[in-house]
Amino acid sequence: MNPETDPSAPVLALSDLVVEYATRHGRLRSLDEATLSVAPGQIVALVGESGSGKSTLGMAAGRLLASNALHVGGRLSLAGRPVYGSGAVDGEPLRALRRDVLGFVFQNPVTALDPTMRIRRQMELACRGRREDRHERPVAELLQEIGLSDVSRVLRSYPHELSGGMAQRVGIAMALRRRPRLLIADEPTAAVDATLREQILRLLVSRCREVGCALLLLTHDLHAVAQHTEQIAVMYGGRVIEHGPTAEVLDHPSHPYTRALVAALPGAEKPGQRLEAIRGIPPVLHTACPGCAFAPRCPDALPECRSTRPVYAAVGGRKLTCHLHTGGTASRSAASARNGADRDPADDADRDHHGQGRRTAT
Ligand SMILES: Nc1ncnc2c1ncn2[C@@H]1O[C@H](COP(=O)(O)OP(=O)(O)OP(=O)(O)O)[C@@H](O)[C@H]1O
Repeated sequence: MNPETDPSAPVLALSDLVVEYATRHGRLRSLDEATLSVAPGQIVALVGESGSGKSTLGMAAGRLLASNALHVGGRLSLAGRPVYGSGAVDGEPLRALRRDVLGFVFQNPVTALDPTMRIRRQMELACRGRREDRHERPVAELLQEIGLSDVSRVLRSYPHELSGGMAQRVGIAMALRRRPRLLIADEPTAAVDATLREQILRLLVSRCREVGCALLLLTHDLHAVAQHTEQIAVMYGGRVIEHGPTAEVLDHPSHPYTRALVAALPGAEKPGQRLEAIRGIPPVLHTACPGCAFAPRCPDALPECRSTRPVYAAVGGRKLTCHLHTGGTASRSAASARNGADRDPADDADRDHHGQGRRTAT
């Protein structure tokens, strides 16, 4: 284990992180002051429409973004060590931090594995460089644990000889073999047969719990989130707009975007009621959004929502960026009346810390 990581620090902490991509059509802002914290061992879902910035946030955790990505502002730290922002680690210390703290499970398990190498060799290499290597258990045992029966055949196989479900189980075993402190799983069941999704997800969550690894699950699947995660963070327009305990947030969503997501969920409709689609299209940002990125689609938008950026504030046991909940008295009481959300005293502390409407210099 990297001696300089702090075991009590959040495994992942982002504060006002801004990331842009340089494209032929100019800059595209993918993270627009994203703030999020994942505690050791926590199972957290990161949800949001396509393009909201989930994968960018996940890859930023290891400073593994595409070469056209630019860090414009804000901080990110992994197990207490800065990855973006002042004093950020680089070179070998960064590689050691990734090796010791981070694991990834990707959407397409077969392409995530090396097509030219048998599974046994890939699993053995997955632990190379770890000081604890000699304490590692045999790879066959790890495969049995993840529910693979014909272990010797799997170990002899090349990735293309495995089914999607088998390859994803191997991917999970490989990622957890290093005993990372944070596993980032980006749509881990999207390429797997629908009948296996639940099994794979249950396996992923239970293995993380067994080894004490935090999980950041990037997904569109709110049903899976409801069943398997403790916390949910909702992204919109490159920001985390609501973050709190999963059951509370899904049962009583506060941010109008979270409400719309939950209302659009198949099964959320009452008999005879039409499923609600979220009207409008998600934003594509080229620079900092001047107000709330959801304002053009928000049924409850206030005049200030388009012009003033809502701060990330603690409200009633969760974090929110929404003027309806953290803005003026009138708007707050309207929101409270609708949702029963009371303002948390920590709100004031948080607002003092962030400053009303503060913007990251670009
Ligand atoms: N390398 C890149 N170059 C240019 N733009 C990019 C690049 N990677 C991502 N983007 C853009 O950044 C925005 C956020 O993308 P990102 O993949 O992080 O979103 P996402 O929420 O993970 O989406 P999805 O759910 O579809 O995977 C999108 O507009 C996307 O097109």
